[in-house]
Amino acid sequence: YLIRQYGRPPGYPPGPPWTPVVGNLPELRKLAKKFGGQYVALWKLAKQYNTNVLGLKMGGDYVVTVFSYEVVKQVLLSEEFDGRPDNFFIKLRCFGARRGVTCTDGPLWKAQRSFVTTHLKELGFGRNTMESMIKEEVEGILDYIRENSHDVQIGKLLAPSVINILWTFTSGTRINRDDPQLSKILDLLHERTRAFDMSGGTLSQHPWLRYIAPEKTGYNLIQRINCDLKNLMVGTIKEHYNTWVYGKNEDLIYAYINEIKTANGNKSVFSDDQLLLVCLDIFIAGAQTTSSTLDFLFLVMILYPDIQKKVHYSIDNAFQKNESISYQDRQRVSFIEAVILEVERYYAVVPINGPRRVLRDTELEGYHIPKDTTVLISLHSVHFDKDYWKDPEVFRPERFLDNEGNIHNKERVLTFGLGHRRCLGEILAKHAIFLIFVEVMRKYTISLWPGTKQPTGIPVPGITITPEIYRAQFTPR
Ligand code: HEM
Repeated sequence: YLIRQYGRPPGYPPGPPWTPVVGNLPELRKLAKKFGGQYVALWKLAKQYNTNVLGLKMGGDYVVTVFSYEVVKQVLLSEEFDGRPDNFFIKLRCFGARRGVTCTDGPLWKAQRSFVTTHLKELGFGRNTMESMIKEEVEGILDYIRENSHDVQIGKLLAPSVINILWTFTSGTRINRDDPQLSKILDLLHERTRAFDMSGGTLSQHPWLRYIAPEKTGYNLIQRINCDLKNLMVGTIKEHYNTWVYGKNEDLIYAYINEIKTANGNKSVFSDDQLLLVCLDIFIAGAQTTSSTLDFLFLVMILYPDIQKKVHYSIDNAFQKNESISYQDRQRVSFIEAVILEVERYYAVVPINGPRRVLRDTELEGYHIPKDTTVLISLHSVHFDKDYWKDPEVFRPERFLDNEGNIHNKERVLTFGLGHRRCLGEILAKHAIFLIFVEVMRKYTISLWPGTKQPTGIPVPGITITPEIYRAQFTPR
């Protein structure tokens, strides 16, 4: 028993020794606190052990983290790393069993993922409604700036619009900015991001702790989030059932009901429980990531006024005053694309990609990785690799522009992952980020609200990183 508790499996990647029962968890938590996030702590440990594949034990689970571009790419592109961990935290998030897209693997995951991807494609390219849906939200953002005397807390400005883009895609309806339900959901999602790390927090390793410390372990928080989001979604799904007729598929819920009805009671991977989790996945995976990226974009406009000037110049040069702008126009403003890429590199909102489960015993860089090991993939370390980027700690959009001013060098920006589990909302997120940023910058100069504290630019850690709260002044141009 002791050998199993203390010993490393033969050929397991290097890393610090661990203690029985808790593994490396206490040490990692201490380091995360000291260095400002688990993703920084893991990279510090990797440097200490001079490795790109770090072997740890968290509670009773083997957890391996990969760091260099080459190993990260190998993991993202290899089918044996396509699994998702099957632990208490994941089950809790999915109301008792693994469901939906983000937390499943195998044939169930393939079917759910392919359904959402197809629906997104139809929305974006078939009926071309994606842009008009986003443009409606852009108008809402511009109205909000006008009405709030230009003193704006960016998080409050953007998050409702992002939620509404996702909600319109899912349910065909919007939630009003002033609806208390919306601010409740936003608060919960925000709290969730900060409360957990990618390995699932303490709960995954020691589920029994929920009986002793339900608040501290985040158990109560997850239950609250689940309950609120479930209430919102179950009500909407019910309304869709009431108005559904065969073939109606103008939003994701109607299209999913079609799949359920087509199965006609036969055993199928499409069910009401799955639908609920697919909707939840879209919210959880899409809301905070997209709004934080936008939030960081506006923050860098405040931190680097010279870059803001170039952004304005680029927009004014490319577009007439009232010209309608579409996502296809991004080629005309390559400096803006470069700024967005640099924000995605510098502030990788998902610093550690969603955790993976190894589907069979395998090898990585000559190390043995046992079946069912959890693999964490550090995107932050790829984005800050000194050998490749030379000056990664400098915020410099020009690194993505060649001598002719065209975009280059973007292969190593892995913000949306790679391979079979690559982000399925990437196109939607990119449309929203580009259109919202360009339309706001076209009309306003942004600066810090006078008298408020200068932001440091240091991200607040969590499952996704977020900017510190700051207040901005929008001056019409
Ligand atoms: C800037 C915004 C976004 C970023 C940075 C981002 C990042 C990521 C990353 C890195 C992954 C890969 C996880 C893995 O490989 O295990 C992922 C997966 C995923 N994303 Fe996004 N995402 C964004 C926006 C969105 C949006 C808007 C949606 C919803 C439409 C979405 C839905 C998903 C889903 C459902 C998955 C799971 C895919 C799977 O497990 O097969 N994401 N995202």
